[in-house]
Amino acid sequence: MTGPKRPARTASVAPAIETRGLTKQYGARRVLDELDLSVDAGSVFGFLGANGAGKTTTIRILLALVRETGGSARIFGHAPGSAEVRPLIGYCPDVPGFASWMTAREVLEQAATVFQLPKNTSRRRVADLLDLTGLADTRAKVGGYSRGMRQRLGLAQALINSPRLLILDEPTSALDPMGRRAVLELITELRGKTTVFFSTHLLPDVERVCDDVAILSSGRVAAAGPIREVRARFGGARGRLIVETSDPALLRGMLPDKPWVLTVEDEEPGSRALVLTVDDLEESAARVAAEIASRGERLYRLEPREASLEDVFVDLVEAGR
Ligand SMILES: Nc1ncnc2c1ncn2[C@@H]1O[C@H](COP(=O)(O)OP(=O)(O)OP(=O)(O)O)[C@@H](O)[C@H]1O
Repeated sequence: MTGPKRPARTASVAPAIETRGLTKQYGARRVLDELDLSVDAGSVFGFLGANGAGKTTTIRILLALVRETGGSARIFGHAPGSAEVRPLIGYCPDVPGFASWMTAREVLEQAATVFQLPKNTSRRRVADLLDLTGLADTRAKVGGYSRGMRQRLGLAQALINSPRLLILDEPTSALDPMGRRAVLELITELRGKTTVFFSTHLLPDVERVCDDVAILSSGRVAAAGPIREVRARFGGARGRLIVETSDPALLRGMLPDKPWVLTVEDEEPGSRALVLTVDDLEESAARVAAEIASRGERLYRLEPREASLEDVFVDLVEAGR
């Protein structure tokens, strides 16, 4: 992973976010069930979970918009909503709302006023953030913005106070591929300086920029840690094999009989390569190669792919249901 290293965790550096036994109940329904979460200062942290898993509820507790029913949450060692914490946080919701008659510049200037930034700092930061989010040349009022433009402005607004902790609720969900790439690059640039904690359903984004993840399932942490560890621990030896031979039809015909092959699909419609899901990547690669050789076929490609974060996510979430 590129970018500056995050600071080593020592006893003197409080985690950016720490929850212990965090519980939220709506009536009889337990939405968060003794959630334990620790987010290292300076890291980029992906907060994952199916619809309704409790991600937004956790974020709302961290922002002191909702009170927990039990347990505790701390931000850099302080209680959410406390005077120590408020200046340290930037937040962007999934659908940021703005006064429709304002321009992007006015929105940012107003945000700078809320944080009582000195005039010079405010002027410089507003200009930098307009540039950074590609809104510098936009004269239009926010009311006429697309969802993607609103999301970029929301991100700029969340950065106005140079926060130590940036909390984002699905930051790339409304963006086109260029906007998405720009936001992911921005998040990468913040690594080491600002802790970025973001919820998302877009697992390729997480694999691209996050150091650590937590997968939430029914209000509990089903897995947490560095991405590679989570993948290795919960993905096991399972994975996919991409196989391309001189006679794909023959290969396709013989594979369903093999108990070590779980599924067979075309890599792409009309492609000569097949994708096999297997339980044991190494063992199955050897078996496929042997089968192909024994039939006198040519093997053009045999490519093992470890279980993706998406495989792990689907398994854990389905197991928790
Ligand atoms: N004010 C509320 N009253 C009752 N139930 C609520 C309230 N807010 C949230 N819930 C319930 O809590 C559960 C968790 O919701 P939450 O919005 O935290 O999930 P989420 O993981 O953010 O989901 P999504 O990915 O769909 O945004 C849901 O079942 C939701 O219906």
